[in-house]
Amino acid sequence: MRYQGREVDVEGRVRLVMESALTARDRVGVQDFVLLENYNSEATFIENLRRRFGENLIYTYIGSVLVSVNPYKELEIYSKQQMERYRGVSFYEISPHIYAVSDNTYRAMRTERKDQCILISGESGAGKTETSKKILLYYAVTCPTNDHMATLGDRLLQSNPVLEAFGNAKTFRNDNSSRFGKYMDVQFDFRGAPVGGHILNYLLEKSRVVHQNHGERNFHIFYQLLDGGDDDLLITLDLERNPQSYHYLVKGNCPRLSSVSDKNNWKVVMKALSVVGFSEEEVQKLLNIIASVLHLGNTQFGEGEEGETYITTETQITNLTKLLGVDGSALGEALTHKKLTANGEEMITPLNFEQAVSARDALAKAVYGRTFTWLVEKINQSLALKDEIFHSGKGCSVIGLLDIYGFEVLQHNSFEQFCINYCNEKLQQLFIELTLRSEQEEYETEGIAWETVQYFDNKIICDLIEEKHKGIISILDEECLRPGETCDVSFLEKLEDTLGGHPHFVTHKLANGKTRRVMGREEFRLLHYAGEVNYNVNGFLDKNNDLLNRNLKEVMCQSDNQILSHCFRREEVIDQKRPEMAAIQFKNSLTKLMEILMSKEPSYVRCIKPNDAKQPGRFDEVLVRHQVKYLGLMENLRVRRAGFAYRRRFEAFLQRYKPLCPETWPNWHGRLSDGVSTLVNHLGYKAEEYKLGR
Ligand SMILES: Nc1ncnc2c1ncn2[C@@H]1O[C@H](COP(=O)(O)OP(=O)(O)OP(=O)(O)O)[C@@H](O)[C@H]1O
Repeated sequence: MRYQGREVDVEGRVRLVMESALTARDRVGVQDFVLLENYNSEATFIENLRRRFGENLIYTYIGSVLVSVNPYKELEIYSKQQMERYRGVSFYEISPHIYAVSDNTYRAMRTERKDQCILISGESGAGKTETSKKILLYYAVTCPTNDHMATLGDRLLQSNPVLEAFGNAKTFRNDNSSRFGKYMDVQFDFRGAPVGGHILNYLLEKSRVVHQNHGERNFHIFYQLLDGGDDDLLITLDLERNPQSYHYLVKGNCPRLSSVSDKNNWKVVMKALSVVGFSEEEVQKLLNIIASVLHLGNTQFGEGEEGETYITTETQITNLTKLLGVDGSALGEALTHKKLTANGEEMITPLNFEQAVSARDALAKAVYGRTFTWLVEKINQSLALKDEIFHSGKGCSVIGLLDIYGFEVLQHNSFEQFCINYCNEKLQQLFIELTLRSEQEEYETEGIAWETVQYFDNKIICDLIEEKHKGIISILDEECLRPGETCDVSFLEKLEDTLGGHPHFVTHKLANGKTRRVMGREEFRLLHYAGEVNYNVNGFLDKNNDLLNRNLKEVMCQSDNQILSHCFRREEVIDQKRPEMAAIQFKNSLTKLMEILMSKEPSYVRCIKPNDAKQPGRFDEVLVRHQVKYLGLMENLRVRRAGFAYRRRFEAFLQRYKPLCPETWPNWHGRLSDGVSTLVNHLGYKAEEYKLGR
């Protein structure tokens, strides 16, 4: 049924005559944006969000898409009773909730036997991770289980504190910000019980290990270890309790969190590690690595008279030798020298002071980053589907959860924001393809003529970024590999040469007067589907290269710490093949992610952050407007309203609206579709306002 303002009216009348499960409070504003009369007005949209938020109604639909506003306080809407309330209930008959989406997705998986996925997006602090945890908990509580599955449910839930300790940090925007993207599959058996899981991780923000902005922190695990580890443990790791003693922890000048107890979380994480299946020995090895990162940060260099670099903090090398399980003198040498092969001959050249510092930082980042990947692999082993289920032939279905960074526009956008925003372009592309596809399919199965909806296709921007040879990533790779002098500025010039004139790309040099005034000389601007973003090219080449000197790799792959020898493979050194660069790796992992998501039926949760102060009850309209724009919500609503926005099965429609017509009340005994016809005719709808499907 198309929505003309008066359907709102009909809804109102129905609500008067029908006994409804909704309380008066639930009805503040509209609970589905498609019901907005003035659906093209952004102001009306935001006003509806604001009014509902004021009543703690944080959830609102756009059709089947759930919009969620972070309440920044505990609401009593997540109890077991609430879960029961949503179980098996028709999506639209009850107030919007994340449990409705969870339940609907689960039922679709069970009845249609098709894999599902829930895509959660939003900017940092908008509530994505909390949402995904609530979905997992809903399944853990409401799905059938047996003892083995209860263990699996525990592991699934406990993998969260582990990943958060190692992959989350306090940032300016969020005290518990995920610094990596995450896709998690939950596998269900033929009875609908969760039987396995698998996690894919994306682009950990490794630079945080060695540097944090003012007011931010390093990854939680460092502080948890120092605050929560007992005295004996700290002695074994040669650590002092005070975070201020470690260079890698004082950069952000923010050692303590007011909202979180590192000590308590340490206990939670240690328990979670054991639930997930890490042995004591593995935990010890893991902590050795965490401690060694801190010792690396305290490894300092001096400069000799002839410009040679030497290590001034020998005790750190002693500690590192023990904790990393490597040869100390080889490590000392590798931190201050570089090994090159020229004309088949090996040459050792000394590093200058800056080079030694960056070699040390590169090692810290590589050690931490690879250990994080190992951690995810290890969690995956523990969540892996048991063989007997896998081979039972009865087939599993999957619900995937994507909790990934939303569109990011900072004051200074760098390589990381470029990757994040590229990911969002890909997700938008997926959204377009899947929405269009499912619309088309639905119209076909219902035998209703299909009307194409016009909206912006962002493929042109995806191509601009990822096209072979001509795209930004290819140009960046070429610049990293090209012999001769290359630098970030030469990369920018290459971009200008190749992409000048592209409607979605501009630089200071290429811009007209007005744009030029708001662009730096070292920036390029992309006109993303959601808006314009300027990127500063500084650091693009280094971050894309992500190089670790070969002799450091050699030292690490001889480590007797099994985690490290797993992470640094001998083949990497022997083959001497250049590993893939960061951007292309990210591109390939996104391509795989898109394939995974394409094969599933998607549901969407769009999270919004109401204010920057992380406070309850505050609704900052400017901030919300920005997110409504970057999440593409108005576009979403427009598409939804352009087709037949209100779709119900005959039976459900009759059940709900039969009191409005004497012929259908109290019961209709004929064919269901005839009953619906009678009802809509009685209400005076015109033929073009609705269609009857099959
Ligand atoms: N439904 C909710 N109820 C209560 N508090 C919430 C809810 N959702 C989010 N919060 C609060 O907001 C904080 C930030 O949420 P969350 O970590 O989920 O954001 P995010 O979108 O995952 O951010 P990032 O991208 O930085 O990881 C949480 O730590 C919690 O305090």
